[in-house]
Amino acid sequence: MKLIITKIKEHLWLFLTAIFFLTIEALSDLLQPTLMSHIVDDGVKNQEVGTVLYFGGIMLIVAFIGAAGAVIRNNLSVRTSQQIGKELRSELYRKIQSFSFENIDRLHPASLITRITNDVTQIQSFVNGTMRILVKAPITCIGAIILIITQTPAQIPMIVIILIISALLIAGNMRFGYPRFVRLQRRLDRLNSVSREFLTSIRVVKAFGREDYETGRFGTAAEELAASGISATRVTAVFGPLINLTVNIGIVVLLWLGGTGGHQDVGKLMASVNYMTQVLFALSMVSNILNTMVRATASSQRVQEVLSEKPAMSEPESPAAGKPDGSVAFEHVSFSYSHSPEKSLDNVSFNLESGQVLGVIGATGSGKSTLVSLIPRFYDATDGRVLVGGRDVRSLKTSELRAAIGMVPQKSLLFSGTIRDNLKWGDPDADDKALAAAAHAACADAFINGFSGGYDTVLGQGGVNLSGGQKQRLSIARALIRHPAILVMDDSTSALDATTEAAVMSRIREYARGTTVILISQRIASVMRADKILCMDEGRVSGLGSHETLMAESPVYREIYKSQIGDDEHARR
Ligand SMILES: Nc1ncnc2c1ncn2[C@@H]1O[C@H](COP(=O)(O)OP(=O)(O)OP(=O)(O)O)[C@@H](O)[C@H]1O
Repeated sequence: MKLIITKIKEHLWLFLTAIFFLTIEALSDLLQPTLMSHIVDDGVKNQEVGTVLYFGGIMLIVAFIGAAGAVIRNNLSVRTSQQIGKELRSELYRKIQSFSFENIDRLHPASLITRITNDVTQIQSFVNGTMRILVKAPITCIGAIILIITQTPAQIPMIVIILIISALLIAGNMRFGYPRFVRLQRRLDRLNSVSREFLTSIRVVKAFGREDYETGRFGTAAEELAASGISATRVTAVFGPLINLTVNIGIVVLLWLGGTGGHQDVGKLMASVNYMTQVLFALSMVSNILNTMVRATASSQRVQEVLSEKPAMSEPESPAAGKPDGSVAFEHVSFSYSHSPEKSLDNVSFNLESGQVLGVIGATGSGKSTLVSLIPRFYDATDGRVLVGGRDVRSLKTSELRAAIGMVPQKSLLFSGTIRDNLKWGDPDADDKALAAAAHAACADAFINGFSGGYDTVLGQGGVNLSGGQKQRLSIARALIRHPAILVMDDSTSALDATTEAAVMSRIREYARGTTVILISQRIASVMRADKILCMDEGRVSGLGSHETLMAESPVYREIYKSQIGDDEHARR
C-alpha cells in the first residue's frame, strides 16, 4: 500500500482535482431525492404546478452539473491511473536492467513479467477505482445517512444496526479474500512460467513428441489458477450479496415502519427509500473496491519487492580509470550459484596475456560457461579475484568492463529486426563497411548476401528464419564488430562443420589481431592450437598449458583426446 500512496502523492493535484469533481457528482446525487420529495409533498400533494416545475427545473440543473462532474472526474481518474501504471512499469524495467544474473535467477523471469504486466494493471485499476468510487462512496453514504436521520429520525437504530452488520461483512471479505488473491497472483506466475518455457522450446517439444506432457503441465497450471480464482471470487460472491441483502432488509423495514406508522409525507418516505438505495450502492461499491484493494495490496507488495531488491553487484565507488587491456587472470577463484550448495568453480587460477588465445575444454557441466561469466561480472566470484587488464573486475565500472568484452553466448540470441539491426547491437555507429568486414570475419557475408534482402533481411524473433550455424555466425560477427579487447566464444561454433569452423577461426585471428580470445569448445580439435588450454573437471582445473603439456600431464585431457581423435592420431603428431 505504501507504494500506491507514494504514487498517489506524486500526482496529488490530479488526484485532488478528481476528488473535487467527484464531490460535486456525489452532492448532486444526494440532492436529487430531497428535491423529489419537495415535488411530491409540496407540489403534487397540494396540486401546485408552479412548485412542481420549479423543483423539476432545479433537479434538471443539478443533474447536468452532476453529469459534467462525472465526465471530468472520469477523464482525470483514467489519466492518473494510466500515468501511474506507465511510471511503475518504467521504474520496474529500469530496476530489472540494473539486476545481475543472481537477482534474475532469484526473482525468475516469468514472475518479473507478471509483475510488469498483471501486477501493475491491478494497481492501476485500484487507483482508478479509488478515484471513481472509494471517495464518492463515503460522501454518498454519510450524506444519505445524515439526510435520512434528519428527515426521519425514527430510523436511527435501524441504520446503526445496518452499518455495524455491513462493516463486519466488509471486514470478513478482506480477511478471507486477501490470502486468496495473493495465491491467485502466484498461480498466475506459474502459468506464465509454463507457457514461456513451452513457447521458447516448442521445437524441442515437437521433436520429442512431448505435446501431451506439455499440455498436461499447462492444464495443471491453468486448473490451479482457475481453482484459486474460484476460491478468491467465492469470497466476493458470498460477501457482496450479503451486504446487499442487509441494506435491502433495511429498505423493507423502513417502508414497513413508514406504512404502519401512518407516515403523512409520502415524498419524504420515498426520499428515505431512495437514500437507503444510495447507501446500498455505496456499500456494495466499497466492498467491490476493497476487493480491488486486496488484489492491489498483494500486487504492490510484489512490485515493491522488485523495486527494493538490492542489485547483487555494486558499482565501485571510485572506479579504476582507463580502459582495461585484454589480459585476464583468475586468482584462486571459487564460485557457487546463490541457490545451489555445490561449488561450480573451485580454486581456479590461470593468467592470460593480452592477445593470447585460451582454449577451454572439459566435460559438460564442468564449469566452462560459469568461468567465462565471471569475466564481464555477470556474477561475482564467491572467493578469489578475477582480473581484467590487471585490475579486479569489481574495481572497474561495469559498463567499461563490458565494453571491452565481446561475448558470443552458447545459445545464439538474436532479436526481431533486420540483420543490420542485429549486427549494430555490437556497435550502433558501425557503417556498412564495418558491418561487411565483421560479417566476412565470421564467414557470414556469403549467406547474408545470398538473401534477397541482404543486410536488410528481416529476422523473426530469436532469428527463427536462420539455421543454427547462420545464427552462430551472426552472433560472432555482432561480437567482433565491437573490436573488443577480449573475445569470449562459449561453444559458439558447435553448429558449424569442421571446415567452416577452421575458416571462421583463421579469419577471426586475422580480423582481431591483438584481441585476447577465450574459446570454449567440446571439440578438442577446436582448442588444440590455442596458446594455452584450460582443461576443466567438475569445477576444478585439471590441466593448464599447451596441447603437448596437457597430453603429457593431464589424464582428463588425454581421455578427451582419445575419445575424440584416438591414439593413432596422437602418435602421428
Ligand atoms: N544458473 C545456474 N544456477 C545454478 N546452477 C547452475 C547455473 N548454471 C550452471 N549451474 C551449474 O553449474 C555447474 C557448471 O555449469 P556450466 O554451465 O558452467 O558448465 P559447462 O561446462 O559450461 O557445461 P556445458 O558444456 O554443458 O555448457 C553445473 O553443475 C550446473 O548445474
